[in-house]
Amino acid sequence: MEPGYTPFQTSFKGLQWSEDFLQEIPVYLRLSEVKLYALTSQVINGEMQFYARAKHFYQEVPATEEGMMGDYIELSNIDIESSREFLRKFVGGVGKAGTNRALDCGSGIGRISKHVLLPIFKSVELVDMMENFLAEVPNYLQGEEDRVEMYYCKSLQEFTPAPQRYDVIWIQWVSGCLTDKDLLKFLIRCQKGLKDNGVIILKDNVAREGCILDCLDSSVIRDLNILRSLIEMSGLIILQEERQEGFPEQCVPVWMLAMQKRPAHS
Ligand SMILES: C[S@@+](CC[C@H](N)C(=O)[O-])C[C@H]1O[C@@H](n2cnc3c(N)ncnc32)[C@H](O)[C@@H]1O
Repeated sequence: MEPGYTPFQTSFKGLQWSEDFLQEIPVYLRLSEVKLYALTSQVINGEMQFYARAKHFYQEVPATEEGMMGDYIELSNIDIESSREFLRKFVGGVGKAGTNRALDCGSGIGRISKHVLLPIFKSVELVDMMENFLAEVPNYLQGEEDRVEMYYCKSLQEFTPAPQRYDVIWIQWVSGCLTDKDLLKFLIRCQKGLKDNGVIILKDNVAREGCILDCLDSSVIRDLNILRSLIEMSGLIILQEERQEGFPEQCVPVWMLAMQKRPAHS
């Protein structure tokens, strides 16, 4: 671990939002007793450095399934199987998300698009900061590439989904690549990108307590309370949380969270 990078305990005193930023947070959340935890900005030694390091890390990652899964390629099938099952609960049918278009965030070469989204949605769109990963998508999708409507080569902290465009927005193994502030802002923008009954699904590693900085790929692992706080602050409501089963005990727990816009009257 490098100097200045220390895992920290949760606390309610880590509130560091600037006044400008607070303007963007819905009034009802500012007035209510939202618990805030020590922010990842406290372990990140400069946002620019945090993002620059991540880019540097991914430049060395091969544009393959192995590259997307790190050292855990053997977990890809079980990950996909659980994601499919989880997704099925929220799409198709009355009051559920439609099956027209999904957005794959931090898509890499399109592992989620290929195995989880394209079997359900008519089309997908992919967003990733690495051009070489996106360039590999048509080859990786093996005949399904015509159903990709758009590729966005953008960092999520700078990306705004078009309003009311997506039935499902999938965010897997990338939320930890954003600072708290940027993740919160991104969730707010994603919310606006949802169609009626649209759902956001976030799947990621979850710390047992607090927030841990991974210096290798320059990402943070948040605990569930921190994630829930950010989601609540974004104005989204959590429909369901589920822990990924079947991963080895020594792995960091992985959770799936399904979220939706708060109903207008509540
Ligand atoms: C561990 S891989 C996961 C890829 C894919 N979600 C999956 O599960 O197969 C993380 C991906 O997030 C992308 N990424 C990391 N930081 C990002 C950022 N700030 N904005 C957009 N993409 C980012 C990387 O380029 C990489 O493709």
